[in-house]
Amino acid sequence: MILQPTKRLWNLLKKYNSVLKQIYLYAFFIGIINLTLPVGIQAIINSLQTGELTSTWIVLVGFVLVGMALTGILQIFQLRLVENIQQDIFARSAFEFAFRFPRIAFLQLDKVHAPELVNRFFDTLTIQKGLPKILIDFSMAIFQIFFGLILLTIYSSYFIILGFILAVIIWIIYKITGRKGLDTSLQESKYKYKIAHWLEEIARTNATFKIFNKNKLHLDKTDDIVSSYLECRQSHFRVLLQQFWLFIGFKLTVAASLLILGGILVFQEKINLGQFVAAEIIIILIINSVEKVIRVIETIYDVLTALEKIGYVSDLKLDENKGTSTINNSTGLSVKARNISLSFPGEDIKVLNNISFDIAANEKVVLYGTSGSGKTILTKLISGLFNATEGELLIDNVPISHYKRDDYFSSIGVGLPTNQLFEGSIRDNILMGQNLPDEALDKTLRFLHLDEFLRRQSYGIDSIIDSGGRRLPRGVIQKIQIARILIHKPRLLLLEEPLQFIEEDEKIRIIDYLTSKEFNCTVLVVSDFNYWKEKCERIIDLNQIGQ
Ligand SMILES: Nc1ncnc2c1ncn2[C@@H]1O[C@H](COP(=O)(O)OP(=O)(O)OP(=O)(O)O)[C@@H](O)[C@H]1O
Repeated sequence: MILQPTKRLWNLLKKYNSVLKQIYLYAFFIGIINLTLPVGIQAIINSLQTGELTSTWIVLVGFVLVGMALTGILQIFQLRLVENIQQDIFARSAFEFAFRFPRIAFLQLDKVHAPELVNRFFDTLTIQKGLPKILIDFSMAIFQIFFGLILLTIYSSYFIILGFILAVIIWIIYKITGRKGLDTSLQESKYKYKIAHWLEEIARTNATFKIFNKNKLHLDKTDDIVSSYLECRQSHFRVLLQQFWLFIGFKLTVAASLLILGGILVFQEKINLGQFVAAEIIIILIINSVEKVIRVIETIYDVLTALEKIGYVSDLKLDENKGTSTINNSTGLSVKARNISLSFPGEDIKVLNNISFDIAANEKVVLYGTSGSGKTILTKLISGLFNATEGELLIDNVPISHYKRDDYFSSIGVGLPTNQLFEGSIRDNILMGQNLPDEALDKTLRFLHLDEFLRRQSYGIDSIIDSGGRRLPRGVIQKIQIARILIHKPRLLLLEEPLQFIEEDEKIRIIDYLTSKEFNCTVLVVSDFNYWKEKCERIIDLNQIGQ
């Protein structure tokens, strides 16, 4: 379900309902207590007009100062409460991203670059920074205007009509420009992310842009995106400017009407000089509050836009984890494909067309096919990353969708051709949080001859590697990924060119083990290395089983 940005803001604020009530209660009292200033000063002027410095005068001065101190204290309370909300929003957002990314349904990310989506996390800070302005400044300003007008009506009922007219003018300004401001802000933000993504692409492939620097493609494309960004920013600024003009007009109307009305009332002797000065102070308070409201509007747009951007990630569907069947973990899993076809969302072409085959439990099979025949897609399909559009995939004679996803994932081992190492210790990269006795880990490390490599590292298995294992030999990267898979004792192993960069004699030793009867696991491997074909029991040729 796609939510409106304002609805998103509402949903966010709802989570902090009780804290918000306190913040508004404080704003309410601040609004009232602030009136001690005009009322106190009115009384001070009246007392001074008697021509003597009496004790009443001292009490009145005290009254005004206590009022000021109280509003200050209440504002500090408000700041504390908003700070709690800000901290909470940051933590929630971080966990929401960390929780969702591994669970987002694979095809939801088919046409987007997942790391780029993470840039949206930084909009959490926009929300964080915007909240004090929206919750404190905005609410206080509104209460101030409200109570100011009420107090003015005590001086004269004409001020009620004035207050009403002003409220209508604000509503009209909001109606005319509100939506437009949000739309232009969203457009501006779209290009903001586009430029960040493009800069990340340049950084990722920096060696390419260093060598092919002559035609300045990186600058030309940056120029295109920045120009679009500036255009959108300009349109957004035009809306803000339009609102600003309207509000300046509004402010002048407020000032003129209130001042003129106040003056007339003094001349008609309906209010005295003290009341007039008090009314003027209230008018200044109201005008300042209107100014604050104007300034908060840009922040409101920023926060709504940020919520919309983050909302895109929270709207992405997660994997369903509803199955009830349990996996038999005592032996390898059998795989049966029955007339499987697959086309990607929004595309007519079938990348897999009517595929059927059987792989028995513990069988070791090579998946063969020409480039583009669908080997990777089929491997991903069997690994449960997404579902076939037609046909049925049975794992141990049970449709794959009947298994709880998490159970299924913990029973398989998948070696994708993409590098799946993350920044962290080698231990974390292998164990992925699993608690395993050191002996079991050592055995796997020795088998893969990773122990020799680790002995040369300053911190052994606790050495930290870069994202993607950037500074590691490619053979070591592959060994770490294989270690990760083997340690988790899979019952179905799906591999794509898993040993490409490992030296031949080691490769042969690993293949001997993975294809042996002793390895209690079904194996499906995509590889051009002939030894796999020699050792596996069967070859499934995708060009022959599909249509
Ligand atoms: N995410 C995707 N969205 C749309 N089409 C895709 C997607 N991934 C792959 N394809 C298409 O599916 C077809 C099969 O791709 P796949 O990567 O499985 O081929 P392959 O047999 O593994 O090729 P190679 O051996 O060259 O890696 C190709 O035509 C490819 O363009």
